[in-house]
Amino acid sequence: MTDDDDLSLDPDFVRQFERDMRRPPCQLYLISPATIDDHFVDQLRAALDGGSVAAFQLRLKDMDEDAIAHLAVPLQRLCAEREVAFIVNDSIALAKRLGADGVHLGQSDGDPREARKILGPLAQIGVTCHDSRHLAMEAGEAGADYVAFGAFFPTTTKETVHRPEPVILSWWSSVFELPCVAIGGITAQNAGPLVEAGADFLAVSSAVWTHPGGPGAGVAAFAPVLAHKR
Ligand SMILES: Cc1ncc(COP(=O)(O)OP(=O)(O)O)c(N)n1
Ligand SMILES: Cc1ncsc1CCOP(=O)(O)O
Ligand SMILES: [Mg+2]
Repeated sequence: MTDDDDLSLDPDFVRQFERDMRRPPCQLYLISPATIDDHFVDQLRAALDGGSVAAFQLRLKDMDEDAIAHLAVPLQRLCAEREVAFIVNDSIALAKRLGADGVHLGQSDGDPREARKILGPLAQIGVTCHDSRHLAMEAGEAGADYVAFGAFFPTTTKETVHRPEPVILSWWSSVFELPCVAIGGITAQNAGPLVEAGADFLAVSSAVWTHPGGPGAGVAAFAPVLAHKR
């Protein structure tokens, strides 16, 4: 037998091929600023006009639930019009009250199983897993719809202590079908390795809301990097 007769394929090539076949392209997951006012709906509209966005997370910190519920109304309506999933941060009860499409839970924000019981089978439940394969597998077993790893880069949006490497995304996406989200200091300039490693979603806040050209330009700037080969 000659080398030409060896029909076996490189296992890395096969793994990559299989992943490409079953995973849709990476998409943008917008995170709101930590404080907003009644005019923010115009900012969100501008952002959504800038390009494709899969999900919007209402992440308002240090605000009571009634105030968040008030601010949520026009944002949720806009998301519904644009077919963008409306995700509430931190609170299963608020997600239920608003009839949101889902909830994002940090490690101390509640149990994904409880969220599933309260929000039902169609709710999108996400779980923060920092830089931990173990937490991600636990979240998957608890019925999460996505796992989130981060912070990949320094960020001023949140104090962070964990700094995963992109390889956690390649490991996750080659072993599990459950989508993975990358978060933390992500910009159009630094996102390439995360997309190439297999992130299903880039969760982004300040790179969009503080973009010098406005939020629409902030979203548009991600289009080329989202098209990177994974
Ligand atoms: C998509 C996504 N990933 C991670 C987080 C962080 O959640 P958490 O650790 O609970 O921190 P806070 O956002 O609540 O400050 C997130 N919100 N979204
Ligand atoms: C909520 C959160 N969780 C980990 S990093 C982070 C902040 C994401 O915002 P930015 O994209 O501005 O770094
Ligand atoms: Mg939280």
